[in-house]
Amino acid sequence: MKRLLIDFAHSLPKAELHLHLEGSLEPERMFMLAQRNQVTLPYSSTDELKAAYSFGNLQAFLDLYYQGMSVLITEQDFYDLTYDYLTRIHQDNVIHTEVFFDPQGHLERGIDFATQINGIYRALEDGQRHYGISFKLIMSFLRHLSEESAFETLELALPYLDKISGVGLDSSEKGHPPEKFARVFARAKALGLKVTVHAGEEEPPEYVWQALNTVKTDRVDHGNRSLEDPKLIQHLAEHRYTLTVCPLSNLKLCVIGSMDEHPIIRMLDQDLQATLNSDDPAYFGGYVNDNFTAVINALPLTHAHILTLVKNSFTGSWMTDEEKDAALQRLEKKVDEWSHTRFD
Ligand code: HPA
Ligand SMILES: [Zn+2]
Repeated sequence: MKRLLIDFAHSLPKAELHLHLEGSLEPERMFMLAQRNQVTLPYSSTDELKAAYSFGNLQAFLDLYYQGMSVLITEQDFYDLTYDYLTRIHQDNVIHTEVFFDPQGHLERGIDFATQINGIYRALEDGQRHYGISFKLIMSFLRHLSEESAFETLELALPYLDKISGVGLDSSEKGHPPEKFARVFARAKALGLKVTVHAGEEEPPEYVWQALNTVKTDRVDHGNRSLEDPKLIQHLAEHRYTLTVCPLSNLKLCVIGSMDEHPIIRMLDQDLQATLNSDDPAYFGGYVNDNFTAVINALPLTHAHILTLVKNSFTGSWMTDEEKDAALQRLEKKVDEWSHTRFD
């Protein structure tokens, strides 16, 4: 029965709304780029690198994540990184993706904004042409850096606003509440950009409230700890905020102790618009379909839950209403193909 539900989930056309491109840098590609660019990594093999992927918390992961991205130097590197990801998610039947990149993580290593975005965007366009995967690009600010640095990065992005759909906020949550960047996000909104903020991954509901009320975010990335505050749950449900939830990430970063503790069913049953995403798949052990497999195996997820998660991935996306309707129709068509299957 679980096998059928997993096959069903895998087969559905879906969107991914929470993916850090730098977190899709697979060990094999990392070593290949290190060699191409004469960058020395502190590991002698991909096996040794993979063995280091054991994280007690978000910061432990971020330390390796920033180290890993040091191999990205040229426009072609950013292209290869992005195109690898698109090739991989095509297998998972992802038909639309909204991806983050972290410009400050590259700027501070002397890599131009143009080098980054030109490589990424060219790959996204090629992915759309070759795989039919539509996309939005989200520029994320590193919250452990200053407000001033975020403003400078936004300035650098001005010539590229036709390529950027929104801005995000990631990196170390602790001690860096959303309100620290309220003015930057207000300026981004005035420029017509959408906003999505990582909040409530490790830090308390207050961070989610700030993301909603002070930053006026359009979506909440993670949001797990919202469940500690009944008023917040009600507010999120009432205003139909999308939460981009990442189960394998939650497990790897010890946000949950084991997958059977994952709150995804509680979120759906409390009417939260949750979606499933991979966050940093090269580091957390899987892409979007692997996240479906993990929750289906560990929890009593139903056919209806799975369908809701996938529908939410389209309704919570930043596609136009027409694009959403077209995607939902494709979904319905695939669901119809399963109409003679008994899942119980
Ligand atoms: O899961 C994450 N949380 C915060 N910052 C990040 N940057 C990449 N991945 C993450
Ligand atoms: Zn994330």
